[in-house]
Amino acid sequence: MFLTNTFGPWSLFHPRSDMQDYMLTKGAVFSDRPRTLPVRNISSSAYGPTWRVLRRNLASEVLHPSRVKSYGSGRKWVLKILIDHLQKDAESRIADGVQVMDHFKYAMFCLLVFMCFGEKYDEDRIKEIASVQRRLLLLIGSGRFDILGIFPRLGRLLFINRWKELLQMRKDQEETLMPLIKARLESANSGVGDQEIVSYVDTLMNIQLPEEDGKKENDGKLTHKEMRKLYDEIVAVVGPSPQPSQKGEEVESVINEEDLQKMPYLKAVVLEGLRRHPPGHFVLPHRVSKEVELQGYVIPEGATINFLVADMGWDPKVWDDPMEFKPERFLSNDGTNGVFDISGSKGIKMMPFGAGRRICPGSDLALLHLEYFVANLIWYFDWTTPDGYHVDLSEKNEFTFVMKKPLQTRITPRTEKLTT
Ligand code: HEM
Repeated sequence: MFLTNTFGPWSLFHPRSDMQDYMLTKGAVFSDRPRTLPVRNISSSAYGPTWRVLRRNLASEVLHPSRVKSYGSGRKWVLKILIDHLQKDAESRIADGVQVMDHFKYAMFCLLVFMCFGEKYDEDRIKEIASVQRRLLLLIGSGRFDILGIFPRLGRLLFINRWKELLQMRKDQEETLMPLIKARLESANSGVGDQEIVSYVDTLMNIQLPEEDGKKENDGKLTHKEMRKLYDEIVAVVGPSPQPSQKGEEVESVINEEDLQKMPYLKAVVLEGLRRHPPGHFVLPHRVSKEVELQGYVIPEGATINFLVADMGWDPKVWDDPMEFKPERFLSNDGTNGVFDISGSKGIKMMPFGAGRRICPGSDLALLHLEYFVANLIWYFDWTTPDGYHVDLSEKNEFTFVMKKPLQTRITPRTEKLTT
């Protein structure tokens, strides 16, 4: 859970009860069998021409499999930072264990920044970007500004302080990001700087936006046994863990993308994590583009539909022991990774990335990063809990769903194999 939730930038922002109220006021329905909804007939109100162009650009340029591969140097850079941070923290907190969430968040953020701007910035710069983005997302997610969207003109007058706060945040964001965008564009024009990859900013240079914006339109724990199995699979593919790096020495050997393809159990663990603890309990709200009848319900045109992503993955009619963490359910009888279709094109048993034409365009990238970091971190470190500490997997909604009580873990370089 702490891993899947670190890797997903999206989720729906309302807890379930708010969402139900919201849907009732909009005249939409909750289906008790949501997986049968005809997702392809449903479009979202936010799907305007600008968004369509940007989404196409994102999917075909930045998130295209060939491009995703080219970010390998960024992944390795981030893995080194992560291992270094974990190692340093672990050395100073041998008894209590390390709170790993912040390290994961920081590492994933470095990677996204690298993909966006094409540069490996220092820690101060990355933290500055993270702080401005996080503040914006948390405040928007809190619903404080919803009223400004519902009554745009009146809302700005009646809630002038909120409006000013929103404008100030936008300004802070621009002041932080614009210099980076300009620097990247200048270095591209002059041919200096790190041009080894094509970043998101690079791909925006040639985009023509349409003039009009889119206004019209086991209680779920990964146990030591499973970690052991995962570790054994990793060792069978890439050999024993590398020697722990000395202070200040760079991590050299890493498990690479090709090795991951030979690790079916790893893939099963990642899928099971996404099923049991999807980072988003809903996809983004979708709007019905024309009236449709579904299992006796008429869903009117314009109704807002929300898909119960988490509940689909926990449906006892579809999954055996749904609340148990059992990666084996994704393996075929011969132990290989069966062809589980996460895109839902052949039938939807779970949809952590959504489904249909608004499916998450970052799903391949997200799966690759999950596999890459899980495999490397299990290979490098032995993970145990500090004495007297119990992992609590209850969740809270914080833009994505995260652990209510952040994971505290004792991590030691693998000088010897895991004990059972
Ligand atoms: C574990 C990681 C991730 C999860 C579980 C996840 C899940 C989702 C979900 C559920 C949606 C809404 C789909 C819908 O409305 O039907 C979505 C949309 C989106 N995701 Fe992801 N995502 C993840 C990672 C990423 C990454 C790494 C990127 C990009 C780098 C990304 C980019 C997007 C974009 C741009 C959309 C909006 C698509 C649209 O509305 O057309 N996601 N994601």
